[in-house]
Amino acid sequence: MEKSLIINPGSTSTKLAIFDGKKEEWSKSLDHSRSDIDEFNKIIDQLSWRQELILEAIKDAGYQLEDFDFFVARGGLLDPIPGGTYLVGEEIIKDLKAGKNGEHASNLAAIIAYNFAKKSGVNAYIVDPVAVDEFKPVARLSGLPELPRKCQSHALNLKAVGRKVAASLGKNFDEINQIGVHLGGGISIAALEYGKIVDVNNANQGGPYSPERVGTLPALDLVNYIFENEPKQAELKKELVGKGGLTAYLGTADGREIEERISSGDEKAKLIYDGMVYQIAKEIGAMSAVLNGKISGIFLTGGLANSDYLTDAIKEMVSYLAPVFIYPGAEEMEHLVSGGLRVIRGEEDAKDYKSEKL
Ligand SMILES: Nc1ncnc2c1ncn2[C@@H]1O[C@H](COP(=O)(O)OP(=O)(O)O)[C@@H](O)[C@H]1O
Ligand SMILES: CCCC(=O)OP(=O)(O)O
Repeated sequence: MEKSLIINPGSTSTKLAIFDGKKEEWSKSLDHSRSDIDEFNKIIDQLSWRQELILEAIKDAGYQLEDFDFFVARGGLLDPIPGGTYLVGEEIIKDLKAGKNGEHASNLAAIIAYNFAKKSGVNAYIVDPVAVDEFKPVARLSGLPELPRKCQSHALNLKAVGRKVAASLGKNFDEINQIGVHLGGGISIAALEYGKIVDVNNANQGGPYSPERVGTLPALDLVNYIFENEPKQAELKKELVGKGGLTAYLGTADGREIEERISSGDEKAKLIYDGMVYQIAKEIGAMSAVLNGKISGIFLTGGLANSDYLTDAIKEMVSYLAPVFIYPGAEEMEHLVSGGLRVIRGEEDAKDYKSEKL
C-alpha cells in the first residue's frame, strides 16, 4: 500500500523512480538532448512528450499506473510558499499551466503526476518545490521596488542534503545554521538558518555564473545590450538561462570536458572555470554574513561536486568559515518519497497550496 512513482523533470533530463515504502525498486534517468528540447518553444509545450516518455519507461519496467498508491513530483515555479509536502489540486495545476511565476521544467512534474493520479484514483504530492520561499524581509529588497528579489532555488536538494549533514553532526536540521551549495546546470547558494532558506541567489538570474546560466549581470549594460541588439524575448531568456555561463564562454556545460581541456593546457578554459569558483566562493562569503558567521557547516552538492578540481578550489577559499562537506549528485528522489510517505503514513498533513501562499 506504499508503492509510489517519483517524477523529477530537470532542464535536460526526467528522473524517475519507483519505491515501495522507502525501498527503491527501480529508477531511470531519461536524458533529453539539446536538439530535442529546442523543438519546443515553451516548457509547457513539452508536456505530452515528457508524459508519453514516462509512460513508456514505466511500461518497459513492467509497471502500470494502477500499481501506484501515490505519486510524488518535484514542484515548480508556484506562488511563494513555505517548504513541505503539498497535495496537488486544481489551483496548483492552473498556476503551473499558465506559467504564472515563470517557466521551468519542474512546472511539468505536478501536472504529469496529477494526470496519472486522476487515472489511478489516488493522490499526487509535491515536496519542497523550487518556489519554497523562507526569505527574511530584508532579503527581498533589490534596490528597485518594482523588481523584488525572488526566493527560487534547488530547495529540494538543499533541504535533503542539509538534513543529512545535520544528522552527520548529530544535530537536527532545524537546530543549526548551514550554507548549502547546489552545483548543477544552475547554481544555488543558500543561507540555511535553522533549516530555513532565509536567503539564496536565484539560480536563474543571480549569483555566480554556472554551466548554463549567466548569474548576476551588470544591469545597465544589459539594458544597453537589449536596446542595441533588439533580441527576441524568448531567445534572450534562453541565452541567459540555458546558454550562459560556461556554455557561453566555452561552448560546453560539461565540467569533465572543461577539466580535460585545462589538463591539456587550455588557459582560457582554466580562467573561465576558475572564474566560476571565484564567484561561488564570493557568494558563500555573502551567505556567511547573512548568518553572522555562525555556521556549523558548508555543503557542496550537485553534479559538479563530483569534481575534486572544483571542490578543492572552493574549499581553499572558504574553509576558514566552517567545515566543508561534499555530497556529490542529488538526494532528491529519496527526499521526495520521504515527503510523500510522511503524509501517507499520517505522520503529517499535506499542506494546502492556497492557504499557505505567502
Ligand atoms: N565528475 C564530474 N566532474 C565535473 N563536472 C561534472 C562531473 N559530473 C557531473 N558534472 C557536471 O555537473 C553538471 C550537472 O549537474 P546536475 O546536478 O546533474 O545538474 P542539475 O542540477 O541541472 O540537474 C554538469 O555541468 C556536468 O558536466
Ligand atoms: C530556480 C532554481 C531551480 C533550478 O534552476 O533548477 P534546474 O537546475 O533543475 O533547472
